[in-house]
Amino acid sequence: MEKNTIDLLVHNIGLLVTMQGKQEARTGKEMSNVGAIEKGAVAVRDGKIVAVGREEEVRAQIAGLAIEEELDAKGKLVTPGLIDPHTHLVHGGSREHELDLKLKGVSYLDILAQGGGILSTVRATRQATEEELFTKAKGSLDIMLLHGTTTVEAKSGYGLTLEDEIKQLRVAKKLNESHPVDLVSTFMGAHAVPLEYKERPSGYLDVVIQEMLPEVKRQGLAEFCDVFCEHGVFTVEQSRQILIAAKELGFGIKIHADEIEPMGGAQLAGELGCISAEHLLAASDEGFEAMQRAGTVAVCLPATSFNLRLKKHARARTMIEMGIPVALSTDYNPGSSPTESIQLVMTLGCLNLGMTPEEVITAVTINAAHAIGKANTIGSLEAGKQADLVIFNASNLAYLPYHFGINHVNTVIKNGNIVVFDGKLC
Ligand SMILES: N=CN[C@@H](CCC(=O)O)C(=O)O
Ligand SMILES: [Zn+2]
Repeated sequence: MEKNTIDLLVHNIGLLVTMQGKQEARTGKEMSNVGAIEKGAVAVRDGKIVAVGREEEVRAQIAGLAIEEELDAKGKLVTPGLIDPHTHLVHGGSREHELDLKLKGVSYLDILAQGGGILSTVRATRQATEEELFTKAKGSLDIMLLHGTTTVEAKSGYGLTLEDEIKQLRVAKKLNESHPVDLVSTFMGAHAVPLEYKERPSGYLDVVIQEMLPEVKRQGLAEFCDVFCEHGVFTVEQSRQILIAAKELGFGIKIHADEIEPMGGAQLAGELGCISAEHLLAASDEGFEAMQRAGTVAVCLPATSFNLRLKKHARARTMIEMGIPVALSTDYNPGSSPTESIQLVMTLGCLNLGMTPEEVITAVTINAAHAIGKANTIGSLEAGKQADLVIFNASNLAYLPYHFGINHVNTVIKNGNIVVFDGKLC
């Protein structure tokens, strides 16, 4: 029986960015339509939104119902909870020792080819216990939540043995069960070829396809499968084999495509119907056309190109104009993007990718939700969706990317619960 109370009413919202509207991933000019309402309110019951709109309309809709708790937003900006659709959250160690190499001009792929980079994190992750990985990843999730992120996609890919991949995925599962932030897991056994298979990469491909994928599926540890399709890592043909096998097992599929070298990864994403393609700095127009036809979401990672000191950025403007839905993400990982801050990414989305503040908020809410197949429950503030919202110490959207490098979050509500208040975890 439906309760005749409201658990929480967030009122006196100066600017309420709802992202209400089209349910499909937003493209082109639709990325600028953020469904903004002045003087808004949101009513919540049982973790879900029951009414959202202008305060007087919301109060009229819930008239006669007892309100358990009222939260005064004090005229601030409110948005849907931010969604980070591409992270390598669970890993051991850190890689600050690579900074010196980077400053000397050694490239990301050269560091990897010398057994460093991803492979250095593989060593640290293999050595770490499940508890150690949990504690470290929980610390990062706390930072993400403090920065307004309420849902995170998390990839494996630093184990590269069945046992160590499962260890990472189990940590993500436990975090999902115990932490306010929701996690969506992706299996990425094809993140690098481990050193023990250096002379025989095809042997590792067999392990990924024949052993890892079926076992991860059997244990129900991941929704998606991802592959690093890159020069010196996995070829287009190897990526195709892995993603087809994953698709046949019922995984959703994703691809790290055309990050550094133009490989044809974006074309493959379109050909196979990937839900998302990531990075895309070197993707061709043909690749974009294939993605557009397939409705693949482009997940751009501007903190990565910034941190790798790349001269080039993903061509977000071209993609938006071509009708590809664009999402943004931190790519949080210990090598190419050691930051948990989606707000920094929002700034880089504006300054380096040329996106407007409206396009940027679309990219970290509803389009990010589409990139992880969750747009029916999160990504916008609409009746029936999860009550995930953020109150910012700001009065308008542009202020967030403009005043950069600091945290603007005042309050975070996750599933209807206040989990960050006055900038602190509750
Ligand atoms: N490029 C491949 N994978 C990650 C980086 C992983 C790492 O360097 O540890 C990325 O998406 O940037
Ligand atoms: Zn990545």
